[in-house]
Amino acid sequence: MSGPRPVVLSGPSGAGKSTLLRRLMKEYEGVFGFSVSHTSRNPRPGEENGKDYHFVTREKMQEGIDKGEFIENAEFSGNMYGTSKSSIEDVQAQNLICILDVDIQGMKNIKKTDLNPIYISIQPPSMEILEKRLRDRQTETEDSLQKRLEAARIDMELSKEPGVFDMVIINDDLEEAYAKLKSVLIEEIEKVQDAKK
Ligand SMILES: Nc1nc2c(ncn2[C@@H]2O[C@H](COP(=O)(O)OP(=O)(O)O)[C@@H](O)[C@H]2O)c(=O)[nH]1
Ligand SMILES: Nc1ncnc2c1ncn2[C@@H]1O[C@H](COP(=O)(O)OP(=O)(O)O)[C@@H](O)[C@H]1O
Repeated sequence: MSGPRPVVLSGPSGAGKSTLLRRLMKEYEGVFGFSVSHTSRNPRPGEENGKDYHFVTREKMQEGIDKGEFIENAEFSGNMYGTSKSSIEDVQAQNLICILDVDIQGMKNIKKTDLNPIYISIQPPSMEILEKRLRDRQTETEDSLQKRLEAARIDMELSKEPGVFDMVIINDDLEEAYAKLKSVLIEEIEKVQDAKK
């Protein structure tokens, strides 16, 4: 297989994946490419179609799944999410490190493929802090918040099992978490940078 190894970022909703990702992609412009997932959930204020997600109807997404266009898909908090083959291919065609932000089900299904990514779990310091961050983010209804917390409990347990992830990062202090994330990825980052010279 050619090109840099992809990276799978997983962890509870609200753990800080998007925050860390945004920072990484800004600091290393031209090194990473985000695999833009499809979802049936509604866009949040500020989210762009085609950049944060491909926002689609359930019907449209099911059509794509039936046609075999997805490498994985899952139901999360009452909505469909999935990674299309082309979302990964688009990034890999540019020789960039492909970053996937997926839930546990996605992570497990990707393990069955030949993608061979680096698996990183971003975890909150505690359930209490996670709940506070999710509430402060003001993106969820009470119902979707509760569903996310329920999924988070399962996610937090799984992340403790040895061998599931290459690295588990506790996102307590943002600077420290970001430094750890960079340290796991620096080898791949340098490979991409060297290839450009
Ligand atoms: N399996 C799978 N999960 C995804 C995909 N895209 C996003 N997710 C996960 O879906 C969950 C909810 O994402 P989102 O609605 O954006 O909420 P947020 O993570 O709280 O910002 C998160 O755990 C994401 O990692 C995907 O393509 N496949
Ligand atoms: N280390 C941190 N300390 C305090 N707040 C944080 C930290 N990391 C992220 N946040 C905040 O927590 C919320 C959830 O983070 P976000 O990146 O949206 O999580 P995810 O993408 O995993 O759902 C956001 O409002 C974000 O600004």
